[in-house]
Amino acid sequence: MFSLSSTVQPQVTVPLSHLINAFHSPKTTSISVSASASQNQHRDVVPEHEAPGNEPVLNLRDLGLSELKIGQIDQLVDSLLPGFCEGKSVSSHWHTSHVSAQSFFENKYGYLDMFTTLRSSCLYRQHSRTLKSICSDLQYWPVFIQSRGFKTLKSRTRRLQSTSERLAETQHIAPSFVKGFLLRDRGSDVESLDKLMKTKNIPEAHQDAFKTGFAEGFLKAQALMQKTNDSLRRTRLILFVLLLFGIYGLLKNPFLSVRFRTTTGLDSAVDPVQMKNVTFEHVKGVEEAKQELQEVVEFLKNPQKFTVLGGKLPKGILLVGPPGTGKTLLARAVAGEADVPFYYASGSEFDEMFVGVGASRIRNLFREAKANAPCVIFIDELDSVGGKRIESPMHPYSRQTINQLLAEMDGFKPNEGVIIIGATNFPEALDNALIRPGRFDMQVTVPRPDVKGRTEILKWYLNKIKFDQSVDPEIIARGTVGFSGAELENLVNQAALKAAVDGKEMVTMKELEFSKDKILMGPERRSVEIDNKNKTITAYHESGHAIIAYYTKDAMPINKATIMPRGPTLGHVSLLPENDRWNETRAQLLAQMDVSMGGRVAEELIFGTDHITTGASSDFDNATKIAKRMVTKFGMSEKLGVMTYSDTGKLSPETQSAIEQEIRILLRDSYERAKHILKTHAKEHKNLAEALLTYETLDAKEIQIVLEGKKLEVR
Ligand SMILES: Nc1ncnc2c1ncn2[C@@H]1O[C@H](COP(=O)(O)OP(=O)(O)OP(=O)(O)O)[C@@H](O)[C@H]1O
Ligand SMILES: [Zn+2]
Repeated sequence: MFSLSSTVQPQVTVPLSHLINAFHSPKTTSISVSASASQNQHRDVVPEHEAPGNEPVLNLRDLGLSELKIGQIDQLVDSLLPGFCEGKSVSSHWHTSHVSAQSFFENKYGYLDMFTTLRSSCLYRQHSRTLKSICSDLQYWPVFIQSRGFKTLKSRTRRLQSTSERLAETQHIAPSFVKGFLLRDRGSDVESLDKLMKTKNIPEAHQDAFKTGFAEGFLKAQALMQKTNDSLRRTRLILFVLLLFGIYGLLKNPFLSVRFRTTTGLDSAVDPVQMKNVTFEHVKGVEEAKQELQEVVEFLKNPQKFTVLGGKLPKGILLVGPPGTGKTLLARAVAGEADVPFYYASGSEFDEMFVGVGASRIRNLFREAKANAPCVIFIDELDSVGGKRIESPMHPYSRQTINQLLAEMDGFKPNEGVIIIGATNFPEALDNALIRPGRFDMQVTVPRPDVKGRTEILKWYLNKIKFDQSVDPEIIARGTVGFSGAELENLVNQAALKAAVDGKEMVTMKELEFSKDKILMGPERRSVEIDNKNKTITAYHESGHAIIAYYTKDAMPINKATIMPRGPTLGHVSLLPENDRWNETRAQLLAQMDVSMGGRVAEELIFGTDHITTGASSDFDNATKIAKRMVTKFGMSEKLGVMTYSDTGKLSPETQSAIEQEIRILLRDSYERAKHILKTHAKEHKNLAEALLTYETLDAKEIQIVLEGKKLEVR
């Protein structure tokens, strides 16, 4: 029995015209193909095969047909000519023939199941026909010349050439295996399927059925190929579009665009922003800064007025202050007041990895600005571009950038109408050359707002939301020492959000206090389950602080006491200075220490020495810090005198122990004072603790009511 091993890969060869012809034969009798007819005759039509001899043949692979599998050819022929090959004997010459392990159809179309489909449309029985017998038949059938062939991608190039050209070319330059290939192709032109069938005595009825079957197969294959080509074309189109998008995306990428911009010099890096809407009205609590900048506004409004008298205005103004204090806002307000263009640039924008990029951006920025004078150039984070010119691997080209900035600032006349405003949080970090006269020679400090400034800022932002008339911005301002404008804005915003979450129509003091505490101490931890014992200890601890604060003359007034856990704390008492304190007296410092001691003293007095808790550690930190500074910095210790001791580690052991002793005495005395007050006011202490356990939070007024022995209104 013939078998094809996977290691043998001969080629299926069949005269070209065998196949071509099939398409051109009239399908006159295709309908008449019937199982019974073919069954009766199939034995007769099986020819006895001869060796191929010199008959020209066409490689089926070239036709795109060589990958038809054995089974498929079997099935094909079987379906077209039922019983055609049944019982046919196996010729030995197939073992050395050009039969391929792959069928010619599958080679071309990569489609294995076409013949299964074909077969399913014909209700013929199946039987085990071998490829060998079919191919033998095909190989020796006579064919005639047919100019139109079935096209495969592989043969496309060759089709472009005429047959004669191909022949000549083949004879001269083609390698021998190609030559053989093409010659066989050409040779196949002289055969005809009809002739072959005639010589092999294939019954007429079978011939037509056979031809029709082939024709149908080829047509289906052709359609499939068309489909494949279409989808190939579509895929190519999609890939092309994706490629275009990819290229566009890469060009948009800052990494590449930076290089692009440097090489082309197209980088303008800045867009002027007209800042009419921001004026000095919008900047609160920085009156001095506004006054200083007022003259700059006048200059921008009317540069000529200043040149007449020969006066020179600074080219550069440096706004110095902590983050969020409104430096950017002030610079915008300057441009807005003068109604001139405002160019914003952040120092970090000039800080580039590539040589010359920062410098070229500065050049472009100034070129644009000069063309649009009068105007304001604002460089935020000036320290990141104008820091000291140190060699740093992090900023390899910073030198060039600063030099460019210096050159640009020198490059225009003082009265050209361009004002450069720089902002920094670290003026010390700036390169000295930047702050000499002629560059950023005017410094304006923008400090954190004082209590008046904070009140103004709070009012300004409160006016943008709905708030209850009972809200007193000053109380919030007093409790927000050290808050910047941006933080106060955030406080008001958080209060508004809280009111919205709670379904309130207006923001009240409660929400403002809430958001202040949240910013200062972290969010409330309502979910934390605290047992009664701990709650009681906390209530006595906090009321201990409150009692000391209430009964100590120089302590700050109480604002609030609470046993609501927040952030890392279990409760707290907040004290409010009447005003921002510029200085603190000895008595005030001692009072602060006493208030700190109040918590632990309360624990000791109420629960006993064995039940004191760890909750007082931060109170002691605070008290110790004050005592230490009194001794080493403020000259408030009689024993150590009016001397400062900055690095205590370098001091003699005697001095060190003297300092420690003094600190210890201060703390001990403070503890005793607190103990005395709590013992004296034990009743008030108890009342306040109980009120806290009932109400959780008490404000200043409520604390006063409780301490005066009155009853609190039920809330
Ligand atoms: N004095 C102020 N008056 C009104 N609003 C202020 C004030 N200070 C800050 N803000 C608010 O805070 C926002 C941030 O302030 P701004 O950006 O001007 O601060 P900055 O000092 O430039 O900060 P940074 O140093 O971080 O750049 C402002 O847009 C404004 O809404
Ligand atoms: Zn405490």
